[in-house]
Amino acid sequence: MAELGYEFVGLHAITSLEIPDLAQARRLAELTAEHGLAISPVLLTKVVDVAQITRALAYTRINWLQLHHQWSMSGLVELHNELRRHGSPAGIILLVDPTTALDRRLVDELLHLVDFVILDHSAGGTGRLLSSDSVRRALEVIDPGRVFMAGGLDAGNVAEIVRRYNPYAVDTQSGLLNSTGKQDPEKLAAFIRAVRGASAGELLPEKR
Ligand SMILES: O=C(O)c1ccccc1N[C@@H]1O[C@H](COP(=O)(O)O)[C@@H](O)[C@H]1O
Repeated sequence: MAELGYEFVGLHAITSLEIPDLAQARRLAELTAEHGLAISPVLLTKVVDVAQITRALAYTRINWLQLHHQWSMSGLVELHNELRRHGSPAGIILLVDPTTALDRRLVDELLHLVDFVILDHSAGGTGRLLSSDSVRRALEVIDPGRVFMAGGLDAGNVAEIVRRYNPYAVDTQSGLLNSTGKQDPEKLAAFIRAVRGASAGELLPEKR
């Protein structure tokens, strides 16, 4: 994935951040560091226990966290403070379901506590596109430069999404899998080609 040009790889720890369950994520993070790969592992979880999250980041030495849960502001403040107290350098990518009520003040508060938001369905891994109305409404109050777009992206639709919304990053899972549920090398390569093509303005000249 690093060779193809992927900049992040999500390591799923969706329902558990217990240390024994994280051995593989830790090993993968070690391998990317040992080989000096230009790809950042991201620990992806729905777990909301701040102490467990802090321990999991320290154990795996992963520096990116994807919180695929709708956190309360007080929960985020607690997490932010706890990570600081432990000297954790972890960046946070927080789920925002664009169908929920959003206003600029709430978003500004969020963006003081996290690095990016990921626009996706709350469930995650659905393979379904978000409605364009809900995305447009969300981007009226969220700077696209702080947004990962997700939800049903694949090589066939991602260029249009990049052109239309100009997000910081795009994220996909289902769109890279073959019929047996494994990552398909051709789909991986095609997705990157489509993203790079759209980013360079080769497919469609105007952004937004
Ligand atoms: O894939 C899952 O099972 C999953 C479960 C819970 C939260 C997130 C999950 N996956 C993440 O969802 C986005 C979008 O996925 P898709 O392209 O729509 O399949 C992506 O970050 C997945 O890693």
